[in-house]
Amino acid sequence: MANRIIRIATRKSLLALWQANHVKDRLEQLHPDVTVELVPMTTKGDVLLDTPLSKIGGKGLFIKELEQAMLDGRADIAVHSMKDVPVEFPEGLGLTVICEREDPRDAFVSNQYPGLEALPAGAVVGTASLRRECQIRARRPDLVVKTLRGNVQTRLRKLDEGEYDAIILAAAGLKRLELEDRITGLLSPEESLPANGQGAVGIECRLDDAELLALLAPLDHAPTRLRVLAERAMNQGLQGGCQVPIGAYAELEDDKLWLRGLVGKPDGSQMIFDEITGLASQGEALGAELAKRLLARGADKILDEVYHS
Ligand SMILES: NCc1[nH]cc(CCC(=O)O)c1CC(=O)O
Repeated sequence: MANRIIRIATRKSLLALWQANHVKDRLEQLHPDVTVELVPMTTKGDVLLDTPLSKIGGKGLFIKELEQAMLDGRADIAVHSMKDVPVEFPEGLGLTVICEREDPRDAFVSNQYPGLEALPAGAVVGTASLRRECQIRARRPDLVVKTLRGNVQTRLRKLDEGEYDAIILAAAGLKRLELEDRITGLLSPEESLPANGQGAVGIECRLDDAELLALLAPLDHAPTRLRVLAERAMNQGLQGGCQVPIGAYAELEDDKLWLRGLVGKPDGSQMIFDEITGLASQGEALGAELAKRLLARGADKILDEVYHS
């Protein structure tokens, strides 16, 4: 496989570039004969950064252009935050590798307050995610939740400028960008159930390139894969994109998988939670079953309202 070049299609945000460079470094370490190049691109999601995600709609806003580049042969792989990857792929493409998960939790970031409980009534909390909004408002209906968009740096700047008293971000993004010292506190899964795939990075590529698949394979992390596939199966069972208030989080203990799921109204007035445990090898079936249970308990009505409002 000498002299093979692998081109990584990537968004230009610092986080996307960090993730692409991380995969580049690991591939070059594993395969000294292989050259890895980045192909930075702008996606529709990047252009529409100021519109609330829930209003833009459409899945895969941040990855369609990257997929087109792979289909056109301008790039070989794309590195994604698993959280942002839709459940279905264009013909010929697939996600063959899921790398080891970073911290999956949500982080509370504030320059004044040590935690959610310490915020006074009326304090303004920034988040871009209906999932986070729902869980914050269920716990603290007296807070004001305000939309916060932009890349990680932009969100922190808006906090620092005083637009918000606190913001909620994925801990993984902050850690990867060496902004861990900005984390005031980590929210446990009980306080804020993470989004499916949060903290994990996946690699998408053309499925017909066997040589490439073999080069990528060592980057796959089996425990992360089992967890994330179970979480994604639950999301798929709910037909959920990243713009609906759905949490899905799996943990492993030996050969057992524990999956927790949550569907809520954005205003926090209703939250449906359920959990399931079973063999890790059956993770996707567990995810589908948990989705069914949530739907039967009223998630169907909630999702219908969210999609048609
Ligand atoms: N939706 C944007 C997004 N996609 C992935 C991450 C963080 C890194 C990760 O979850 O792997 C973020 C930022 C955030 O939610 O704060």
